Amino acid sequence: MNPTVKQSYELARAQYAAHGIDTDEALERLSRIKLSVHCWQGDDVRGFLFREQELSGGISVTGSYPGAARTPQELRADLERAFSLIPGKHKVNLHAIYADTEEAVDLNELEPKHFQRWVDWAKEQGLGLDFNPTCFSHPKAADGFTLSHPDEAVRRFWIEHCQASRRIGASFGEQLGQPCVTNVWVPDGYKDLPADRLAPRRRLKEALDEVFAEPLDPAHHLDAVESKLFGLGSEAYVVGSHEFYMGYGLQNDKLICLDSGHFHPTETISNKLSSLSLFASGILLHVSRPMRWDSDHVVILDDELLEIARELVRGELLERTFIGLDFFDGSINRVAAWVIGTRSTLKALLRALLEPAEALRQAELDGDYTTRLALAEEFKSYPFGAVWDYYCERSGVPAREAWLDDVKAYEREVQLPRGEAARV
Ligand SMILES: C[C@H](O)[C@H](O)[C@@H](O)C(=O)CO
Ligand SMILES: [Mn+2]
Repeated sequence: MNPTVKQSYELARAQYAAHGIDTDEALERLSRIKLSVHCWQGDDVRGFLFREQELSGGISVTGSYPGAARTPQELRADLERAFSLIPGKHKVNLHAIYADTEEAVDLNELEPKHFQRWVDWAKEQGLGLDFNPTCFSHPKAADGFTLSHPDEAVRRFWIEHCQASRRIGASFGEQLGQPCVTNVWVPDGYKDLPADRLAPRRRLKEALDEVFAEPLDPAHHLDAVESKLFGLGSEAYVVGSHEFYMGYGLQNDKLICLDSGHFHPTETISNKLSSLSLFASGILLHVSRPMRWDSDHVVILDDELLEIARELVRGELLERTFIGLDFFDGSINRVAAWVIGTRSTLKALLRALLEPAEALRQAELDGDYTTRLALAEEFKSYPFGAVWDYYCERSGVPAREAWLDDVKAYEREVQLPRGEAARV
């Protein structure tokens, strides 16, 4: 280890210890947190099953930075490179369209075997896997409706796809010895004011009941449902709204997924965690960065990310919250995007673990808001960076921006020869 990094850490440790904060214990806790890193940042949400399909479902990737992964092998190589620059052992979040198979298979026919190469790779890398049915970018989702579609045949197709997805998720969990979270998100909604808000929601509820009918062992598999307020082309109405899934998730004991980009621009998910924790058995987060809309920018260490981390730490929610990332930026190097977003999320958690939570709580209980504000402000300049650098070096990954040289070399040698990222 670099002696300066070690010395800086020792100094930082003493400063935190003066407030009763044990930096070694904080790092121990941080090392146990697994982030679910989304595969779709690596190729602009294209997947491998239907590469000719336009991205649909009211989400959009902008940018044509060269070097996107074109095959499962390339995507796994890119993920490996990113994980070599991120401290800790994590999970990879797959979407159904990322099946690794030579078979021409439709979404409702997918089976665990179509993902076996992913499982073998995850095992070899010591990673977990999470899963998502892909209810978009498919001809049967062309009119913007899937599980709540008024046509029974179309609805049936999506129900079958989601049922197949749960079985695939369960096989991940079983083979990897850690639960796989399968998250259902459907884009269904109307661009303009609906005549009937109720009927699509009733259809979605009934469809979900069928999707979740098969009992699966929670040791291997957990279900999550993800809500949304609006999307491109569903500005007026989204069937699976927050209230819809709050109700559904609580009534049916599903993890409730909160995506930071899915609410009103000034509404934050950090402020929802404590309430939800009192009623839900578990929470899934899609940590994203909305800029004016659900733009899915790469996550950075901003105020909301810190506030999310604080709520998880102070509310003792880390044990029952699954933290997934959800951003996709095609305008920068995609491996760098993963590294930046994942490291930022870990930094936020570390900062939260290094705050004087007890002292702040006590000041609040005493009505001493002066101390609460003063302490909170002063801790912003405590040397958490020295603790982070030490953690990186101890974990065998570069401290600070040293990782960027590695990504630049990878870009030159591996990604740039792949060429442009234009959709075929
Ligand atoms: C690709 C993901 O499933 C998607 O981003 C979803 O989670 C979402 O957030 C849609 O806005
Ligand atoms: Mn999401």
